[in-house]
Amino acid sequence: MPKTYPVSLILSRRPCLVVGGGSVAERKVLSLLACGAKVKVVSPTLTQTLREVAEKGEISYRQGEYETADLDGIFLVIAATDRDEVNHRVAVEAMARNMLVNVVDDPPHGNFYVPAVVRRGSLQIAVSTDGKSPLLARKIKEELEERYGPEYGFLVDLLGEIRHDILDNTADPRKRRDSLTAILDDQVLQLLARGELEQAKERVINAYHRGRSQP
Ligand SMILES: C[C@@]1(CC(=O)O)c2cc3[nH]c(cc4nc(cc5[nH]c(cc(n2)[C@H]1CCC(=O)O)[C@@](C)(CC(=O)O)[C@@H]5CCC(=O)O)C(CC(=O)O)=C4CCC(=O)O)c(CCC(=O)O)c3CC(=O)O
Ligand SMILES: NC(=O)C1=CN([C@@H]2O[C@H](COP(=O)(O)OP(=O)(O)OC[C@H]3O[C@@H](n4cnc5c(N)ncnc54)[C@H](O)[C@@H]3O)[C@@H](O)[C@H]2O)C=CC1
Repeated sequence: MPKTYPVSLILSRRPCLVVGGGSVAERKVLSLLACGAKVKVVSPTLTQTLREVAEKGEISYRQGEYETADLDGIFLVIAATDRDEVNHRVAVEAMARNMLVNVVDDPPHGNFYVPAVVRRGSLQIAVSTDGKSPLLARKIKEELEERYGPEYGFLVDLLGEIRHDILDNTADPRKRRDSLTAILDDQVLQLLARGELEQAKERVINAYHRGRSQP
Protein backbone atom coordinates (compact mmCIF):
# COMPACT_ATOMS: atom_id res chain seq x y z
CA MET A 1 0.00 0.00 0.00
CA PRO A 2 1.39 3.45 -0.87
CA LYS A 3 2.23 5.81 1.99
CA THR A 4 -0.40 8.44 2.78
CA TYR A 5 0.35 12.16 3.14
CA PRO A 6 -1.25 13.77 6.21
CA VAL A 7 -2.75 17.25 5.78
CA SER A 8 -5.10 19.59 7.69
CA LEU A 9 -7.65 20.75 5.14
CA ILE A 10 -9.30 24.16 5.31
CA LEU A 11 -12.92 23.41 4.43
CA SER A 12 -14.58 26.64 5.45
CA ARG A 13 -17.48 27.33 3.01
CA ARG A 14 -16.19 24.63 0.65
CA PRO A 15 -18.94 22.55 -0.98
CA CYS A 16 -18.73 18.97 0.31
CA LEU A 17 -21.00 16.07 -0.60
CA VAL A 18 -21.92 13.11 1.58
CA VAL A 19 -23.66 10.27 -0.24
CA GLY A 20 -25.81 8.27 2.18
CA GLY A 21 -27.74 9.24 5.29
CA GLY A 22 -26.99 6.46 7.81
CA SER A 23 -24.95 6.41 11.00
CA VAL A 24 -21.55 6.62 9.30
CA ALA A 25 -22.74 9.45 7.03
CA GLU A 26 -24.02 11.24 10.13
CA ARG A 27 -20.60 11.14 11.79
CA LYS A 28 -18.91 12.47 8.66
CA VAL A 29 -21.53 15.22 8.14
CA LEU A 30 -21.18 16.47 11.71
CA SER A 31 -17.38 16.60 11.48
CA LEU A 32 -17.55 18.47 8.15
CA LEU A 33 -20.04 20.98 9.60
CA ALA A 34 -17.77 21.50 12.60
CA CYS A 35 -15.10 22.68 10.14
CA GLY A 36 -17.45 25.16 8.49
CA ALA A 37 -17.95 23.20 5.27
CA LYS A 38 -21.03 23.73 3.10
CA VAL A 39 -22.49 20.25 3.25
CA LYS A 40 -24.87 18.63 0.79
CA VAL A 41 -26.34 15.20 1.47
CA VAL A 42 -27.99 12.93 -1.06
CA SER A 43 -29.77 9.85 0.21
CA PRO A 44 -33.22 8.27 0.14
CA THR A 45 -33.25 8.21 3.97
CA LEU A 46 -31.73 10.21 6.84
CA THR A 47 -31.02 9.42 10.49
CA GLN A 48 -33.07 11.38 13.02
CA THR A 49 -30.12 13.67 13.75
CA LEU A 50 -29.49 14.35 10.07
CA ARG A 51 -33.18 15.10 9.57
CA GLU A 52 -33.01 17.70 12.34
CA VAL A 53 -29.83 19.20 10.88
CA ALA A 54 -31.56 19.40 7.46
CA GLU A 55 -34.69 20.98 8.95
CA LYS A 56 -32.55 23.65 10.60
CA GLY A 57 -31.06 24.40 7.17
CA GLU A 58 -27.53 23.51 8.26
CA ILE A 59 -27.12 21.13 5.32
CA SER A 60 -28.74 21.02 1.93
CA TYR A 61 -30.51 17.74 1.38
CA ARG A 62 -31.65 16.08 -1.80
CA GLN A 63 -33.81 13.09 -1.12
CA GLY A 64 -33.09 10.35 -3.64
CA GLU A 65 -30.42 8.06 -4.99
CA TYR A 66 -27.00 9.34 -5.97
CA GLU A 67 -26.69 10.79 -9.48
CA THR A 68 -23.50 11.91 -11.23
CA ALA A 69 -24.72 15.53 -11.31
CA ASP A 70 -24.56 15.59 -7.49
CA LEU A 71 -20.80 15.97 -7.93
CA ASP A 72 -21.11 19.26 -9.83
CA GLY A 73 -19.13 21.99 -8.08
CA ILE A 74 -18.08 19.71 -5.23
CA PHE A 75 -14.63 19.94 -3.62
CA LEU A 76 -14.70 16.86 -1.39
CA VAL A 77 -17.00 13.85 -1.43
CA ILE A 78 -17.61 11.03 1.03
CA ALA A 79 -19.26 7.85 -0.23
CA ALA A 80 -21.06 6.51 2.83
CA THR A 81 -23.90 4.33 1.62
CA ASP A 82 -24.31 0.68 2.60
CA ARG A 83 -24.19 -0.35 -1.06
CA ASP A 84 -20.78 -1.26 -2.47
CA GLU A 85 -21.74 -0.62 -6.06
CA VAL A 86 -23.01 2.88 -5.27
CA ASN A 87 -19.91 3.79 -3.23
CA HIS A 88 -17.74 2.40 -6.00
CA ARG A 89 -19.50 4.45 -8.67
CA VAL A 90 -19.15 7.63 -6.59
CA ALA A 91 -15.43 6.88 -6.19
CA VAL A 92 -14.79 6.26 -9.88
CA GLU A 93 -16.72 9.36 -10.98
CA ALA A 94 -15.19 11.64 -8.35
CA MET A 95 -11.65 10.38 -8.99
CA ALA A 96 -12.16 11.04 -12.72
CA ARG A 97 -12.86 14.67 -11.75
CA ASN A 98 -9.76 14.85 -9.53
CA MET A 99 -11.83 15.44 -6.40
CA LEU A 100 -10.93 14.50 -2.86
CA VAL A 101 -12.87 11.31 -2.18
CA ASN A 102 -13.28 9.07 0.83
CA VAL A 103 -15.05 5.72 0.53
CA VAL A 104 -16.16 4.39 3.91
CA ASP A 105 -16.27 0.71 2.98
CA ASP A 106 -13.55 0.58 0.32
CA PRO A 107 -10.95 3.19 1.19
CA PRO A 108 -8.29 2.23 -1.39
CA HIS A 109 -10.73 3.29 -4.12
CA GLY A 110 -10.77 6.82 -2.79
CA ASN A 111 -7.77 9.07 -2.18
CA PHE A 112 -7.99 9.80 1.53
CA TYR A 113 -8.77 8.15 4.86
CA VAL A 114 -10.41 9.94 7.76
CA PRO A 115 -8.33 9.65 10.95
CA ALA A 116 -9.56 9.58 14.55
CA VAL A 117 -8.93 13.08 15.96
CA VAL A 118 -8.37 14.65 19.37
CA ARG A 119 -9.24 18.35 19.17
CA ARG A 120 -8.07 20.88 21.69
CA GLY A 121 -8.76 24.21 20.05
CA SER A 122 -6.13 24.64 17.38
CA LEU A 123 -4.20 21.61 18.57
CA GLN A 124 -5.25 18.51 16.71
CA ILE A 125 -3.81 15.05 17.11
CA ALA A 126 -4.87 12.71 14.32
CA VAL A 127 -4.47 8.95 14.44
CA SER A 128 -4.55 6.87 11.29
CA THR A 129 -3.81 3.23 10.61
CA ASP A 130 -4.33 3.63 6.86
CA GLY A 131 -7.56 1.77 7.32
CA LYS A 132 -5.96 -1.32 8.86
CA SER A 133 -7.64 -0.97 12.25
CA PRO A 134 -10.12 1.89 12.80
CA LEU A 135 -10.78 0.46 16.25
CA LEU A 136 -7.11 0.79 17.22
CA ALA A 137 -7.14 4.37 15.88
CA ARG A 138 -10.10 5.10 18.13
CA LYS A 139 -8.50 3.48 21.20
CA ILE A 140 -5.25 5.40 20.76
CA LYS A 141 -7.29 8.58 20.31
CA GLU A 142 -9.04 7.86 23.62
CA GLU A 143 -5.68 7.42 25.36
CA LEU A 144 -4.50 10.73 23.92
CA GLU A 145 -7.71 12.42 25.11
CA GLU A 146 -6.76 11.46 28.66
CA ARG A 147 -3.21 12.69 28.25
CA TYR A 148 -3.93 15.98 26.45
CA GLY A 149 -6.74 17.92 28.14
CA PRO A 150 -8.42 21.19 27.10
CA GLU A 151 -5.55 23.19 28.67
CA TYR A 152 -3.43 22.40 25.61
CA GLY A 153 -5.87 24.32 23.41
CA PHE A 154 -5.46 27.40 25.61
CA LEU A 155 -1.66 27.07 25.58
CA VAL A 156 -1.60 26.83 21.79
CA ASP A 157 -3.62 30.05 21.49
CA LEU A 158 -1.23 31.87 23.83
CA LEU A 159 1.86 30.51 22.04
CA GLY A 160 0.33 31.50 18.70
CA GLU A 161 -0.19 35.10 19.83
CA ILE A 162 3.27 35.46 21.32
CA ARG A 163 4.91 33.80 18.33
CA HIS A 164 3.16 36.27 16.05
CA ASP A 165 4.52 39.11 18.13
CA ILE A 166 8.04 37.69 18.09
CA LEU A 167 7.96 37.21 14.32
CA ASP A 168 6.70 40.79 13.84
CA ASN A 169 9.24 42.40 16.15
CA THR A 170 12.43 40.36 15.86
CA ALA A 171 14.32 40.74 12.63
CA ASP A 172 17.38 38.64 13.51
CA PRO A 173 16.55 34.98 12.66
CA ARG A 174 18.86 33.64 15.38
CA LYS A 175 17.20 35.77 18.04
CA ARG A 176 13.78 34.76 16.76
CA ARG A 177 14.67 31.12 17.12
CA ASP A 178 16.03 31.70 20.66
CA SER A 179 12.89 33.58 21.72
CA LEU A 180 10.57 30.96 20.27
CA THR A 181 12.51 28.21 22.04
CA ALA A 182 12.62 30.11 25.34
CA ILE A 183 8.84 30.55 25.62
CA LEU A 184 8.27 26.81 25.44
CA ASP A 185 10.73 25.02 27.68
CA ASP A 186 10.31 21.57 29.18
CA GLN A 187 8.97 22.98 32.41
CA VAL A 188 6.01 24.59 30.64
CA LEU A 189 5.07 21.19 29.29
CA GLN A 190 5.57 19.55 32.67
CA LEU A 191 3.30 22.11 34.32
CA LEU A 192 0.70 21.51 31.68
CA ALA A 193 0.95 17.74 32.02
CA ARG A 194 0.04 18.30 35.69
CA GLY A 195 -2.93 20.41 34.62
CA GLU A 196 -1.38 23.63 35.95
CA LEU A 197 -2.43 25.87 33.10
CA GLU A 198 -2.12 29.21 34.93
CA GLN A 199 1.45 28.52 36.04
CA ALA A 200 2.37 27.31 32.56
CA LYS A 201 0.95 30.49 31.01
CA GLU A 202 2.81 32.63 33.52
CA ARG A 203 6.08 30.91 32.67
CA VAL A 204 5.54 31.46 28.95
CA ILE A 205 4.70 35.14 29.46
CA ASN A 206 7.68 35.70 31.79
CA ALA A 207 10.08 34.11 29.31
CA TYR A 208 8.64 36.31 26.59
CA HIS A 209 9.12 39.52 28.63
CA ARG A 210 12.67 38.50 29.61
CA GLY A 211 13.47 37.99 25.92
CA ARG A 212 12.03 41.41 25.04
CA SER A 213 14.04 43.25 27.66
CA GLN A 214 17.30 41.75 26.41
CA PRO A 215 19.21 43.85 23.88
C1 LIG B 1 -10.70 3.30 6.21
C2 LIG B 1 -11.71 4.12 6.98
C3 LIG B 1 -12.48 4.89 5.93
C4 LIG B 1 -12.95 6.24 6.36
O1 LIG B 1 -12.17 7.15 6.15
O2 LIG B 1 -14.05 6.31 6.87
C5 LIG B 1 -12.63 3.28 7.80
C6 LIG B 1 -13.20 2.11 7.34
C7 LIG B 1 -13.95 1.20 8.09
N1 LIG B 1 -14.30 1.34 9.39
C8 LIG B 1 -14.96 0.23 9.81
C9 LIG B 1 -15.41 -0.03 11.12
C10 LIG B 1 -15.28 0.81 12.22
N2 LIG B 1 -14.94 2.15 12.18
C11 LIG B 1 -14.91 2.64 13.44
C12 LIG B 1 -14.62 3.97 13.79
C13 LIG B 1 -14.01 4.93 13.00
N3 LIG B 1 -13.57 4.74 11.72
C14 LIG B 1 -12.84 5.79 11.30
C15 LIG B 1 -12.16 5.85 10.13
C16 LIG B 1 -12.05 4.91 9.14
N4 LIG B 1 -12.84 3.83 9.01
C17 LIG B 1 -11.07 5.03 8.04
C18 LIG B 1 -9.71 4.49 8.45
C19 LIG B 1 -9.10 5.11 9.69
C20 LIG B 1 -7.78 4.51 9.96
O3 LIG B 1 -6.82 4.94 9.28
O4 LIG B 1 -7.64 3.61 10.77
C21 LIG B 1 -12.71 6.81 12.38
C22 LIG B 1 -11.27 6.73 12.91
C23 LIG B 1 -12.94 8.23 11.95
C24 LIG B 1 -14.33 8.52 11.39
O5 LIG B 1 -14.95 7.70 10.72
O6 LIG B 1 -14.78 9.64 11.62
C25 LIG B 1 -13.76 6.33 13.42
C26 LIG B 1 -13.34 6.52 14.88
C27 LIG B 1 -14.16 7.64 15.40
C28 LIG B 1 -13.63 8.11 16.70
O7 LIG B 1 -14.02 7.61 17.77
O8 LIG B 1 -12.83 9.03 16.65
C29 LIG B 1 -15.25 1.59 14.35
C30 LIG B 1 -15.26 1.73 15.85
C31 LIG B 1 -16.41 2.52 16.31
O9 LIG B 1 -17.46 2.54 15.65
O10 LIG B 1 -16.26 3.05 17.37
C32 LIG B 1 -15.53 0.44 13.58
C33 LIG B 1 -15.94 -0.95 14.06
C34 LIG B 1 -14.72 -1.74 14.51
C35 LIG B 1 -13.78 -2.18 13.41
O11 LIG B 1 -14.24 -2.71 12.39
O12 LIG B 1 -12.54 -1.99 13.59
C36 LIG B 1 -15.11 -0.66 8.70
C37 LIG B 1 -15.76 -2.01 8.74
C38 LIG B 1 -17.27 -1.86 8.56
C39 LIG B 1 -17.97 -3.19 8.58
O13 LIG B 1 -17.61 -4.07 9.37
O14 LIG B 1 -18.89 -3.32 7.74
C40 LIG B 1 -14.50 -0.02 7.61
C41 LIG B 1 -14.39 -0.51 6.19
C42 LIG B 1 -13.11 -1.22 5.90
O15 LIG B 1 -12.26 -1.38 6.77
O16 LIG B 1 -13.00 -1.66 4.76
N1 LIG C 1 -15.82 4.19 7.79
C1 LIG C 1 -16.32 3.82 8.92
O1 LIG C 1 -15.98 4.35 9.97
C2 LIG C 1 -17.32 2.73 8.96
C3 LIG C 1 -17.82 2.21 7.80
N2 LIG C 1 -18.81 1.30 7.83
C4 LIG C 1 -19.37 0.93 6.50
O2 LIG C 1 -20.13 2.09 6.10
C5 LIG C 1 -21.29 1.72 5.35
C6 LIG C 1 -22.50 2.50 5.83
O3 LIG C 1 -22.78 2.16 7.16
P1 LIG C 1 -24.02 2.78 7.95
O4 LIG C 1 -24.01 4.25 7.88
O5 LIG C 1 -24.03 2.13 9.28
O6 LIG C 1 -25.22 2.20 7.05
P2 LIG C 1 -26.77 2.59 7.10
O7 LIG C 1 -27.51 1.39 6.59
O8 LIG C 1 -27.13 3.16 8.44
O9 LIG C 1 -26.91 3.76 6.04
C7 LIG C 1 -26.80 3.62 4.67
C8 LIG C 1 -27.36 4.86 4.01
O10 LIG C 1 -27.10 4.85 2.61
C9 LIG C 1 -28.25 5.31 1.94
N3 LIG C 1 -28.25 4.86 0.54
C10 LIG C 1 -28.50 3.61 0.07
N4 LIG C 1 -28.45 3.61 -1.29
C11 LIG C 1 -28.15 4.88 -1.67
C12 LIG C 1 -27.96 5.51 -2.94
N5 LIG C 1 -28.09 4.83 -4.10
N6 LIG C 1 -27.68 6.83 -2.97
C13 LIG C 1 -27.56 7.53 -1.81
N7 LIG C 1 -27.73 6.99 -0.59
C14 LIG C 1 -28.03 5.66 -0.52
C15 LIG C 1 -29.39 4.73 2.76
O11 LIG C 1 -30.62 5.40 2.47
C16 LIG C 1 -28.88 5.01 4.16
O12 LIG C 1 -29.19 6.33 4.55
C17 LIG C 1 -21.40 0.23 5.52
O13 LIG C 1 -21.04 -0.32 4.25
C18 LIG C 1 -20.36 -0.19 6.55
O14 LIG C 1 -19.69 -1.35 6.13
C19 LIG C 1 -19.34 0.88 9.01
C20 LIG C 1 -18.85 1.33 10.22
C21 LIG C 1 -17.80 2.28 10.27
